[in-house]
Amino acid sequence: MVKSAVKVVVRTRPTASFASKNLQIDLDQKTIEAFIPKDNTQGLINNQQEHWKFQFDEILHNSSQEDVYDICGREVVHSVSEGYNGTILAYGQTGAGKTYTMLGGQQAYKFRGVIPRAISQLFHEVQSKPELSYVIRVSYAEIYNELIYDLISPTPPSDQSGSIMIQDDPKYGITLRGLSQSIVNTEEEALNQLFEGETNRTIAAHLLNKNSTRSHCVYTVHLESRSRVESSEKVTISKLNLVDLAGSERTKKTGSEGLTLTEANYINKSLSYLEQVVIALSERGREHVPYRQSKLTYMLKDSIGGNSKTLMVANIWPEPNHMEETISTLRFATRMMRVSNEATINVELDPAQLIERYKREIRDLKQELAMHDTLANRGRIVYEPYTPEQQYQQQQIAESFLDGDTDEVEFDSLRQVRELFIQMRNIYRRALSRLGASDFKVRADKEVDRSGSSHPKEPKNIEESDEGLGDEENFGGFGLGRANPNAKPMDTSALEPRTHFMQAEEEEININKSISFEENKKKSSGSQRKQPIDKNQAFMEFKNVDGRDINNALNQNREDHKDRKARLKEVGARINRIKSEIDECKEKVEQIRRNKPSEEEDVIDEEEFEYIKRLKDLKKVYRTEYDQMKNLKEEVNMIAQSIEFSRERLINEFETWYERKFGGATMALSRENFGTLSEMPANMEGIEEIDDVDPDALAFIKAKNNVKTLHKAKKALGSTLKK
Ligand SMILES: Nc1ncnc2c1ncn2[C@@H]1O[C@H](COP(=O)(O)OP(=O)(O)OP(=O)(O)O)[C@@H](O)[C@H]1O
Repeated sequence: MVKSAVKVVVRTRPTASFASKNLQIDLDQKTIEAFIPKDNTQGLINNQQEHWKFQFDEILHNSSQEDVYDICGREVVHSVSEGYNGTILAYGQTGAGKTYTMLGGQQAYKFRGVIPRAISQLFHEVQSKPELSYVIRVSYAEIYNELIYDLISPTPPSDQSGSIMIQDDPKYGITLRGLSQSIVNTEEEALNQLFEGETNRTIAAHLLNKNSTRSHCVYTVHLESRSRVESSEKVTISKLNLVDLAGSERTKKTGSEGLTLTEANYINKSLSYLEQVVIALSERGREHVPYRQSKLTYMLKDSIGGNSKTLMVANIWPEPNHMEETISTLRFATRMMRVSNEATINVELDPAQLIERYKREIRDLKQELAMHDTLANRGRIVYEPYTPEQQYQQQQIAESFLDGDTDEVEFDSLRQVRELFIQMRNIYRRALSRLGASDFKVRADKEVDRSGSSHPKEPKNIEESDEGLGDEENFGGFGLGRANPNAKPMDTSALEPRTHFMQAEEEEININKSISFEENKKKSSGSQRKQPIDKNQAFMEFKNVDGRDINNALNQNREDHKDRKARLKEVGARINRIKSEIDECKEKVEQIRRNKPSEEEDVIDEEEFEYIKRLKDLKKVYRTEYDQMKNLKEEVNMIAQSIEFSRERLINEFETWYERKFGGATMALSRENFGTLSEMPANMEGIEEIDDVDPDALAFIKAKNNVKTLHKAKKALGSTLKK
């Protein structure tokens, strides 16, 4: 934050009849002494002040426009390009040279004033910083008879209601709601706006100035800059207010009457409110500053006593008959020097850019992680839930570790640790079941108790209990044990819907069976195998027990696939609707353009503008929906692949399981359980991509075209300055 007083520079209007008896200017000391002899007609006791001495930051006497700019403009404008707010305002009596100072004389290019020079400097500064990207906007407001008008709006001020509102935004400071801001890309474009506004200013002739400006005018350049090299979500926002105030006047002197008199009253009133604000700010300890008393003071709230680097040019007309006004101006200027401002560089974070940055960071970090994994030979780390394929891998790692084939397991994430533990538990449960059905039964009963179920578990058939199979003899093969008297063939009711624990029990019993079978197979080569059951029936059993995890994953994937496809269809329908609307809008714009007379083909009217705006909005929505559709399509494809993989694995594991359980039985497995993946919704494929059109350019073209039209009327003024 930079704390600084408002800088005040006094400029004298050149005159042949300089009030040398009344004014002494010391350019080195930067002082002005003023003398007004006592008015003897006021009687002998007369306290009238006769002598004043003022000191200023700078005095410009008979100075060229260039010198004026170097002293008054250069530093403030530079600060604006650095991100501070800046204000240059011209104050003084009517005819003292405020407009000449700010806009300049029209005789030649070298007489141009502070505003065109400031525009030129700003664009040069901006161009000298290629590391920054800038957005520059200009606005031009006029306060006339306590109403605010937009001088660069396509609607002329005479047709405006003057209802532009001033807002005091805690973040952005004083802003004007309803005032247009035009993007300008070049110095010439900014000048076009300035000259266009000039043609709209309220000017009237009176005795002291045949071109007296009857309003306060504020031309503002708004700057937004982002770094091209560092984070672009940081936006520096600054503005340069260039203010040409209306002149204070004594109506008798100016011979004002009628409308000019009304104007003069408004002008004098607002200038006196400005004085009150300046007095309040220059007095220590004054808490209330009456900014809101007038449009002018409210509008200048940031500039006077706020967040801005401010310079005031006090214009005086140093002729004997203007001494009263001169002293009044110099007193006001002295008070202004006591006003202290606190300027800060205004940096904001652009939320849209911030999200983009986070997205980029996440993508980069993922890439970084993938690289680290590759370097550490850890394979690719994924962040999505484990696929059946990955679960199977972890199962193999767990088995290898438990078998002692591996002593160390490398982990790449907590997720992997968790999955490995799950696999260990599964293996443990299978191992438990090896201890025999009675041991397992105790454990299963415990589980049932824990679940709160009161139904004790009864073996459903002989195969659910090891007892039913008889004790194996040490050397005996399958079927050589003593048969349980209650033994009976396998009951297929095991395939009916079961509770979770019943399923768990069956799973382990079945595992047990297959393990027993494996062991028997080892013990007795060429031993008998179980009679194969119908393969489809066996597959049903496998899906519910040994292959349950894969099957669950498969089912889950199918659900997801169905869900995404439904969503894809909805998005597709929405996109097609938007596309039709876009086509309609395009057609409307074409139609309007076709019906335009050729001399107006560059001009965009209200209706066309509305359609163009609608088109722009629709394209935005289209783009979002299209992106969503692309993502969904990718998801659908990924899930489809996962389904394929789970399906393959389920079949392969089942084949192994079946082979292990029933030997080389070659009954065909019906594939009717496996659904096929339907194609993408048909209406998705006909959607075409729409070219991006820069929407800002449209509003900009409109503003430029309006300038073109208006410039025809003011060619004379413009041509002099452009030469
Ligand atoms: N420094 C100067 N050099 C040459 N001419 C000047 C200078 N200052 C003012 N003038 C001339 O004096 C006349 C009045 O100046 P100007 O219109 O700038 O006054 P003003 O303060 O803006 O008056 P008002 O408040 O009535 O609009 C103009 O013709 C202008 O060209």
